[in-house]
Parts: sequence; structure tokens; C-alpha cells
Amino acid sequence: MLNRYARRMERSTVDTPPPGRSPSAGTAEPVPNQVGLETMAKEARAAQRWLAASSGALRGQLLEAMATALENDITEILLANRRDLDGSAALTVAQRDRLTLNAARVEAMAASVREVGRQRDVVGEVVDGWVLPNGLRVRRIRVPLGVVGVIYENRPNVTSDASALALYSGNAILLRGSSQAFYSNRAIVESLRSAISEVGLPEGLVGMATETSREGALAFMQLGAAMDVLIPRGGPELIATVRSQATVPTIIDGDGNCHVYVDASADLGMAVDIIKNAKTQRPGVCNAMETLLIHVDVAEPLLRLLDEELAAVELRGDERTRQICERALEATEEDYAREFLDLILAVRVVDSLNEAIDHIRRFSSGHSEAIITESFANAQCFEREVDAACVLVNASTRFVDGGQLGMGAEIGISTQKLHARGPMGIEQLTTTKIVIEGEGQVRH
Ligand SMILES: NC(=O)C1=CN([C@@H]2O[C@H](COP(=O)(O)OP(=O)(O)OC[C@H]3O[C@@H](n4cnc5c(N)ncnc54)[C@H](OP(=O)(O)O)[C@@H]3O)[C@@H](O)[C@H]2O)C=CC1
Ligand SMILES: N[C@@H](CCC(=O)OP(=O)(O)O)C(=O)O
Repeated sequence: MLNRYARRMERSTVDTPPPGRSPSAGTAEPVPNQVGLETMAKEARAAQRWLAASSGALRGQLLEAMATALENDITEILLANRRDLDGSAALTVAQRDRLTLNAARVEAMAASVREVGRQRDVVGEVVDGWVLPNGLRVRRIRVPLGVVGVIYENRPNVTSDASALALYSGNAILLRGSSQAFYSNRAIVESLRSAISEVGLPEGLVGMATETSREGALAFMQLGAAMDVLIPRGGPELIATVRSQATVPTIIDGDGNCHVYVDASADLGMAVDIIKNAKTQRPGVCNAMETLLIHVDVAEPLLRLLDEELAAVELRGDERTRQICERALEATEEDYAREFLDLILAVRVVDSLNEAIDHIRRFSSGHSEAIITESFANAQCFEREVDAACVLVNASTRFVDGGQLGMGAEIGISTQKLHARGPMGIEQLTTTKIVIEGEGQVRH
């Protein structure tokens, strides 16, 4: 029966070339592809019904087929990626790094899909249950959210990571990736859809918006009841547009203005290793460090070490930083407020842990914040008082990643508090419903 259903599904959602980027929208005018989007959303809604009723074993089999398809289609995916890279002249270093695929990265994408498929199946899990005095049996069970939408940056791996997480948790997914990654995303979606079809499920479980203009993105976030939740991953402009224009519920996955604070009690060797990793291992990503805060008691020895160890990094510091490290430029308030996504680091010397926490409270985007300390009391205070999705003690902010945290992958890193916060995996793509079973009881 599922195979018959699958054969009826149209492949149209991945066949159209991109009409190209157009200026930012902000208007309520209807957009040309709204009908296409609505059709795609309807297909996703219909297809999700089949998946919600499927067994964890079938969903595991589906993810295995998706991983194998990615491995088999590696040549097509890399060719499509080359087309994206050739067509995008004005990419920043961070954007080029995000967009670029190679064989190892595609293999890592397949490995992530498999890793997601090895996670515990949470669909149908009973999270609570009780029996009432009148004999009614009540269970709260975990169920998929339904149709999940994602607007995301130009990272093609998000296409497969997000699809794997959504499908394994019983959801259908609608994808609106960056126009810069259109051909890569299309090749990946085609590969995933062929695997879906192969296991007898409807291809409409993964839909991709083909209108890549900003108007298209606006129409996507205005799908209303057709989408159960939208996860926007991106910078402040995207987030502001979603907050003011979206007509669907959202889980905001915003920018990462991440701090590392080096306490007076810190082990400076450990501090140097963590700082180097957090700033330089992949500077263009959201969990990279943007500002370093140093307790005044260790400022001199640490900055002398960093002067050499961070030779490739441009430092922008306050007056006390510049007195110790002559090459540091003057930091402005704006430098502390922004995400560089580059080999640039803002630095500030503080007199106390409290001053560091005050700075973080003022400038943090609520993503990831770290302390390096040998003091248990200071670590506890930092954990309690810093209001961020992830707080780290003596570890690099780069660990804030679903794969690194054992979740297989992440659909995004939520920087809001409801209904999920931090890296979002399978469980965060579910909600619960209450099932009540009786023997004819009526309310008096
Ligand atoms: N918290 C998290 O999970 C994550 C956060 N990020 C953050 O994302 C940023 C990096 O990615 P970057 O490429 O700069 O992100 P952008 O915000 O520029 O782009 C992200 C996506 O949103 C679209 N978009 C951007 N602005 C608008 C708008 N005004 N209206 C409609 N759609 C819009 C883009 O489309 P197009 O490209 O076609 O213009 C793209 O698909 C960083 O700030 C990083 O910290 C990134 C990944 C994960
Ligand atoms: N998952 C990521 C972090 C989140 C992310 O995708 O960030 P970005 O590269 O800014 O789009 C990682 O550390 O690999």
C-alpha cells in the first residue's frame, strides 16, 4: 500500500532551477510560488501520516537507505556543489567554508544519518502515566510534531542532518536552504528522496522550496497551519524577519556571540588550548568564541602566551589588554556586541567573576558560554548565573554540536527557551499527547 502511495507522489518539488536571489522582502504581497509551496506542504502533511504510524525499525531502515544513497550519489553531489561554489563569487571565508563539500564531508554526512538511526526511538514512548480513582488510565506519550520547516544557512550537510532527525522522529520536513547552496541541496534531496521511495515511503516526506528569493523565504514562513513548527537557523536579519513576519510557530536558532572567561584560578595551559580551539578550529561557525574575558590577576601571563599562540588572530582589546599586548587594536562596544565569524577576537580584562558575568549578560546572544577555572565555587556560580542555551566548564564552545554531544546530529541550536533549548535532536522534534482509556466512564 505504501509503495502505491509513493508512486503517486510528484517529484516536482525538486526539479525547478532557482530563479535567483532578489532583494529582501517585508511585504504582504502574494508571491509567485506560494501555490507550489502549499502543494509541497500538503504532500508533506499526507506523507507524515504514514511515517507517524511506522515502526522504529522501518524508520531505522529508512535512515540506512538514506545514508547509502548519499554514499552512492557522492559524484553528483560534489558536481552540484562545484556549481554552487562557481556561481557564488562574493563569498566570505566563513561562507565558503560552510558551503564547500568534499568526499570526506559527504561521507561524514552519511555517517551522521546512520548515527541518528542508531539513536533510541522516542516515538510512542510513555513519558508519564497514572490511574484515576474512577478507573481511567491516563498516559502521556511522545508523538512527532508533524510537518517541520527549516530555513538555514549555506551548509549542505544541514539538508541531510535535518532530514534524518525529522524522519527518524516521525516528522515530515520542508527545507528552505540558502540560495548559495541551491544545487548542492537539490542533489542531496534527490538522493534522499530516492532512498525514501526505495523503502516504500512517500517521497513527499522531504520537500524542498525551489523559489530561492527572499520573497520565497517569506512565503515559506507564512505557510500558517500547513507547518507545525519552523526552525530558522541564521543571523540577526533572518531572526528579526521571522519574529515580525512568520505566521507559523517558531524555534529560533540564532547567532552565537560566544564568550570564554578565564578565571583567576584557571590552569593557563588548559586556557590556551581551549581558547585556540574555540577561536581557530572553525572560526566561521556559530559556536566559535567571539570574546575572551580575562581576570586581571592572570591577564599578563595569559596575554603574553596568547600573543604568540594566536598569532594569526586579530585582537581587539580594552585599554588594559592593549597595555599588555601592543599589537591589539582598540575594541569598541560594537566589537563586543557582534559575531565576527572570522579570525578576529575581542578581549576584555575584568576585575571579578561578577564583572565577567555582567559583561556576558549584556552582550551574549544566549548560545554558548564557557568558564575556565579550577574553583568549584566559581564554576557553580557561572553555571547558575549565566543565562545561555549551553554553559561549559573547562571545555571548548566548539563542543556545542548535536553530533559531538552524542545526539547523532542537530537540526539547529535553539537560542530560545521554549519548547527546546540548545542543540535539538530527535526528542526535541516531538511533543506529547495524553491518551485516556476507560470502560465507559462518564463525568458527573
Ligand atoms: N543557532 C544555530 O543553530 C545556528 C546559527 N547560525 C547563525 O547563522 C549565521 C551564519 O549564517 P548566514 O549565512 O550568515 O545566515 P543568514 O542569516 O544570512 O542566512 C540564513 C538563511 O536565512 C535566509 N535569510 C537571511 N536573511 C533573510 C531575510 N531577511 N528574510 C528571509 N530569509 C533570510 C538566507 O537566505 P539566502 O542565503 O538565500 O539569502 C539563508 O537561507 C551566524 O550568525 C550563525 O551564528 C548558523 C547555523 C546554526
Ligand atoms: N553544528 C555546528 C555548529 C552549528 C552550525 O551549523 O553553525 P554555522 O556553521 O554557523 O552554520 C558545528 O559545530 O559543526
